[in-house]
Amino acid sequence: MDYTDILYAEANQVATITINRPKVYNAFRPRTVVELLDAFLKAGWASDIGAIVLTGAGDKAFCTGGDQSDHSGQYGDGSTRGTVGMPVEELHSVIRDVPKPVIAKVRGYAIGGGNVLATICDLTIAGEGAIFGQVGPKMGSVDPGFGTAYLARVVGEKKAREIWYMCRRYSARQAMEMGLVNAVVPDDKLDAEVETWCAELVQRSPTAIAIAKKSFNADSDSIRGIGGLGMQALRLYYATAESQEGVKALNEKRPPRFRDFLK
Ligand SMILES: CC(C)(COP(=O)(O)OP(=O)(O)OC[C@H]1O[C@@H](n2cnc3c(N)ncnc32)[C@H](O)[C@@H]1OP(=O)(O)O)[C@@H](O)C(=O)NCCC(=O)NCCSC(=O)c1cc(O)c2ccccc2c1O
Repeated sequence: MDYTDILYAEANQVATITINRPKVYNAFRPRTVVELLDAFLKAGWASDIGAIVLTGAGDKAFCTGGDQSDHSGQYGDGSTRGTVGMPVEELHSVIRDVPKPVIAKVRGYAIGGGNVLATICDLTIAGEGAIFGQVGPKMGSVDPGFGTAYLARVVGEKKAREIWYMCRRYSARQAMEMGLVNAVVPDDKLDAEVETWCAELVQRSPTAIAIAKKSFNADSDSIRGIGGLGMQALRLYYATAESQEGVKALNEKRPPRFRDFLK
């Protein structure tokens, strides 16, 4: 498959997948998700690859979630599979299912669905300028399944609820304190730090790592079912005036008036 929205590179037994849409802070549209799926499957099943790095192009963002300029009631023009117009739930599953450790290398914003992607990766290494957070209830969205229930496994129930209900932003250091991040380094040392982690990972027994990963996943795999159910609900929510007010307000750069749409 030819890639337009992502970059794919292999070096030293490490595959690096870069979301390459810096003008929209690496937000994903349906095509981006399809390309990411293809790249994860390629890297995940290549026997000479021992670790996968997911990152974003430029220094502003890792990923800011769904592309809100391509979202009115559902994502895209309806031509891509996926409950809400793009196969995000498949992407979440593939990051978990590939038998390789996946590292999120976070520079800048990891917001909305971008924070969800970083959360789902096995490990997260952040530059000290990175900013994490969820924005769904501020802009008419929510990420049922791994974005909520699995986040609670990672940071605890109280913190996960705070993150989702309050829609605040958290520094890389705060994210590390709550267990969302494994290591924080100066931004200009981030690439080298991730390379060091990968160089260690590729020395480990690939089969032992694959079994460990599957074992960690098995304990939280019921969340996949919650996500599937939740995506069906999200599809219905996206069709409401209340949800669409959030997207409209974001694009018009004004505060949303959600309560105008309560029945
Ligand atoms: C990330 C920000 C807080 C940064 O704010 P800042 O003020 O620093 O920068 P700007 O706001 O001026 O942004 C610069 C530039 O980038 C564009 N941009 C940024 N993010 C997006 C985006 N997500 N979509 C489209 N465009 C984006 C922005 O418009 C600017 O362009 P200009 O041309 O005006 O220069 C702030 O940008 C921000 O809050 N961004 C929006 C974040 C957001 O709402 N994300 C979507 C949340 S919903 C979601 O992610 C999601 C997750 C899932 O898991 C899903 C699963 C299944 C289906 C759907 C899902 C889903 O939608």
